[in-house]
Amino acid sequence: MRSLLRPVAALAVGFTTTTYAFSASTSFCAAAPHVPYISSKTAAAIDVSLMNPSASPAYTLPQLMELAGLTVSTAFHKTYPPSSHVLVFVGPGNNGGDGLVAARHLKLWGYDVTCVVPKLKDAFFEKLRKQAEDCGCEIITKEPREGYASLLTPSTVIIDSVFGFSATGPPRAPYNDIVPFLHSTTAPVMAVDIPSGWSVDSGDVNYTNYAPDSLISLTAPKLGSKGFKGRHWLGGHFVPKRFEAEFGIKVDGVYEGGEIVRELTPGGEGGEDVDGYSVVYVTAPNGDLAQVIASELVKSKTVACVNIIPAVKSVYAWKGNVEVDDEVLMMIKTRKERVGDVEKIVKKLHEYETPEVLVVGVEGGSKEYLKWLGESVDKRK
Ligand SMILES: NC(=O)C1=CN([C@@H]2O[C@H](COP(=O)(O)OP(=O)(O)OC[C@H]3O[C@@H](n4cnc5c(N)ncnc54)[C@H](O)[C@@H]3O)[C@@H](O)[C@H]2O)[C@@H](O)CC1
Ligand SMILES: [K+]
Repeated sequence: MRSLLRPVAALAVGFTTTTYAFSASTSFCAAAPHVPYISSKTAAAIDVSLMNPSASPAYTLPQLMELAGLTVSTAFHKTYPPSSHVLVFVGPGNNGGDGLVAARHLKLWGYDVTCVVPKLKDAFFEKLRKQAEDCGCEIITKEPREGYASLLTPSTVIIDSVFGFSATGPPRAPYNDIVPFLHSTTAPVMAVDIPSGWSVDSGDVNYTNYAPDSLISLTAPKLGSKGFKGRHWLGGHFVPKRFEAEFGIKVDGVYEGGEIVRELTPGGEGGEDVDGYSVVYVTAPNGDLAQVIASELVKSKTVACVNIIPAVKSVYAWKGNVEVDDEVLMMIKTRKERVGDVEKIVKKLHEYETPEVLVVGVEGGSKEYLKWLGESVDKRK
């Protein structure tokens, strides 16, 4: 049988992960850059530099907030369907301003939007509120008699734009009602820059157990979000590349193909990233042999699962002829780091001299499935 001599096909479609790997959801073409986390002090210094009137880019506050708010709404749109009701909690600083801008964009994209705006800093913020209202966002200025929970519908997703990188200490009124509500609600939350109530530098040190469903980090992820387990987006395409050298952040190569956000850790608990998983295709001459190989792979915890697809017909070129074989196809799911071990076991048990081993990267998957996949495969020793 000529397939005995079929050359090994070992093509890795994904790319090597770096210290901090991105989701491959946008592209498999470029190597994933490492994205460092920054302190609240660095975040504040970046803010000052972005708006320094005597040095480029010399953004004005309204310009920067528009960019940040559009970034927030883009991350939201990539995470939640337009059928969602969006409930935005607006804080007293620029984090709140980002929320108001995002509310306007989301309304324009067809979301049903309610903003809770207990306080406004100045005329500029008042203008942001009015723009959101004029677009059709509902504005609420104080807690309803029945509590904030009465604003929730089955489709509500909350945007937490209460506190950003400048907040310190326990929340003061009127946010001392809002922040505990955020910490206790079961509705999904997207946090802007940092979950409100977390330390910007150290995370959930107050044991609030507040775990938003998703996070959009602006310019660079903050140190406190290192342990964040939900979907984590980064947005800061508007930051000049020279800031990489000045502040140790990463901008170049992060935003590809017209995108203004990039997903960081799409995995579930443990921060597993999808770049860490592969699917391996192996053909076999019959189901019995495929089952022997599959059982060994699963039993040794080298892989999580093998689907054996019966009765595939393989048509391939061989020495100038078109060959046709009846085979079965194994679809093997494992950690990327175990692909070499998969190949060893396949070669040990296979009848073919050079069996097909074709590796493709995993582009995405449900949080729960990826978690199970990670738990079912031993890490490489
Ligand atoms: N890094 C950057 O360059 C950018 C930052 N942006 C946003 O700006 C945010 C930072 O904005 P701000 O510096 O205005 O800071 P915050 O949005 O964190 O808000 C600070 C405000 O909260 C009040 N506050 C602080 N602690 C409080 C407490 N415990 N209880 C009640 N009130 C409290 C302060 O008096 C101040 O009015 C970021 O998190 C991000 O969302 C973006 O708009 C644009 C880019
Ligand atoms: K926040």
